Amino acid sequence: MTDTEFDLIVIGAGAVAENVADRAVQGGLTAVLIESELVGGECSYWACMPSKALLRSGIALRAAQNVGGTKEAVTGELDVAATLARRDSFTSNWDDQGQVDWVESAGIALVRGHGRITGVRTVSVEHGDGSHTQLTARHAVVVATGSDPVLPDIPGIADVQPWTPREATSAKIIPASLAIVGGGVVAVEMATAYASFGSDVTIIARSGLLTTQEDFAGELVGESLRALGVTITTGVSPTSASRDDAGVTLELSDGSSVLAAEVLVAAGRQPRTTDIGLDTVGIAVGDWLDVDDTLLVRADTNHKHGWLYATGDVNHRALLTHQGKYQARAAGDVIAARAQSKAVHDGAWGAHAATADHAAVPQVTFSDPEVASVGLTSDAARKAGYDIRVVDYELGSVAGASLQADGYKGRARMVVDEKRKVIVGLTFVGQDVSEMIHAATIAVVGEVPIDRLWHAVPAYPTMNEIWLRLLETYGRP
Ligand SMILES: Cc1cc2nc3c(=O)[nH]c(=O)nc-3n(C[C@H](O)[C@H](O)[C@H](O)COP(=O)(O)OP(=O)(O)OC[C@H]3O[C@@H](n4cnc5c(N)ncnc54)[C@H](O)[C@@H]3O)c2cc1C
Ligand SMILES: NC(=O)c1ccc[n+]([C@@H]2O[C@H](COP(=O)([O-])OP(=O)(O)OC[C@H]3O[C@@H](n4cnc5c(N)ncnc54)[C@H](O)[C@@H]3O)[C@@H](O)[C@H]2O)c1
Repeated sequence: MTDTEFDLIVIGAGAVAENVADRAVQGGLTAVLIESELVGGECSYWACMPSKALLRSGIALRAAQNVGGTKEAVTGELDVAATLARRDSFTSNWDDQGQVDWVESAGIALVRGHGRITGVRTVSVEHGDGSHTQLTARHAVVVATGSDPVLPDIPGIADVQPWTPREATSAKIIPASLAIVGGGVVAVEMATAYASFGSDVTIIARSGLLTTQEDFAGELVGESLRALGVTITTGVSPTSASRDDAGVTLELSDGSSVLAAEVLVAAGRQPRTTDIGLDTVGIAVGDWLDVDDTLLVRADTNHKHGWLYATGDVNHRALLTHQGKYQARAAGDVIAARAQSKAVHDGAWGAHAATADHAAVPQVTFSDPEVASVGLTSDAARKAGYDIRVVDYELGSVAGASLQADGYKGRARMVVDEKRKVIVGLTFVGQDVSEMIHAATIAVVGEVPIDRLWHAVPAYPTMNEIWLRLLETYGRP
């Protein structure tokens, strides 16, 4: 690479960074990505894709076992080696050449190494051999460095070399037993996958499972994890960790202990902002980067013309690939618009504003049953001051669901803002609900009035008839 001056410099080349650069280039700018590990980032190699590949085979097998006529034909066990091989194909065996080729084809430059801001619109890249490349941005720098796992303050935990989500998603050998610290999305998904592989799994969740979702999500997922053989301990925390030949022992706050071959820590994330030179521009090191709706870093108040943006996990708005990529589209476009003095549409729901981050984030937990939600839970809506009505319905009572699986078990909750008569939140729990959430996202983003939703007729007999049942339960206004 000979150029050292670009319109846009993006630090990081994860899924989110790639999208920012792509939009800016499509908008007529030049852009460079800086990457210290694999182009494609966490999602491609150690998060979304490998974790979903690990889960899919077991979920498909159990789905087949839940249909009369098919279950008689499916009599074998899960092929763990084939499942791991399929996972490896999704990560291209942790080789990023395919993504590098895409970056090149999109007209984006790539510099490998560790990027650090050195001043306003300047970035230094440290290469593996200790040499440096100095880059200058004519218009903007985007921090898209993602997040790292948190290691909780448990005496001895670092010494036992616990698994992080990276080891859990890239493992080549399935441990006979696995203790999981945490009760969030990673804990639940990895417990589902490893229990399917025959590992003896124990979850240690101090405050329960999936506590940021509606209560019934954690309850239904917990029930089915127990049926898969998972032990779930709630209300207790590990007080110490040690390893010997037998494996890792976690002492728990209730005086009991858990012995497992490996321990996975799934206790949330922290921002990758400790070593990216933020101090050189007067911004606190090690914090999440708070941004406005055009993804401009708010702490960068020293400079009249904003140049520093943050997208994806590092801004802590929603730690999800699709939401980070949504921010990336807004950021790439607004950077191009500002650079070319074109109109900026940064009002609510404008093309350059990531408004959905506040009110309409969809998320799927790929457990078995799945949890798919969008917008606010009933608790969050009440806390936000909405006057709400909550409508629940058993998904298993819908004809389409009873055809999907014998004895289908699931639930839906619709949260209606009574003032505006629009849905502000929807949660589905059940087999295959992940493919149903987008209709709810459209209803929430579009603020579709309840009386108009009556005219959106779900096909019979599909699981989407849950919409009709929820509306009937709510009553026609
Ligand atoms: C186990 C697991 C499963 C998940 N599953 C899902 C899922 O199913 N769906 C979903 O939507 N989300 C999922 N997530 C969340 C998702 O992985 C993240 O939200 C997403 O990866 C964030 O993307 P990002 O581009 O912001 O960061 P990252 O993907 O972390 O990319 C940041 C990139 O920046 C690079 N970098 C960092 N610092 C520097 C530096 N100083 N110089 C150069 N390069 C640097 C890193 O090497 C990395 O490649 C999952 C997370 C985990 C842990
Ligand atoms: N399917 C998906 O979309 C998907 C899948 C996996 C991860 N993710 C994303 O990745 C992020 C990280 O996932 P995660 O599961 O690590 O975090 P999380 O925030 O979902 O859950 C963290 C869990 O760890 C527990 N915990 C925190 N500190 C602890 C401590 N000191 N001791 C014991 N327990 C502790 C919390 O109570 C909570 O149960 C999530 O925010 C999620 O958005 C998404």
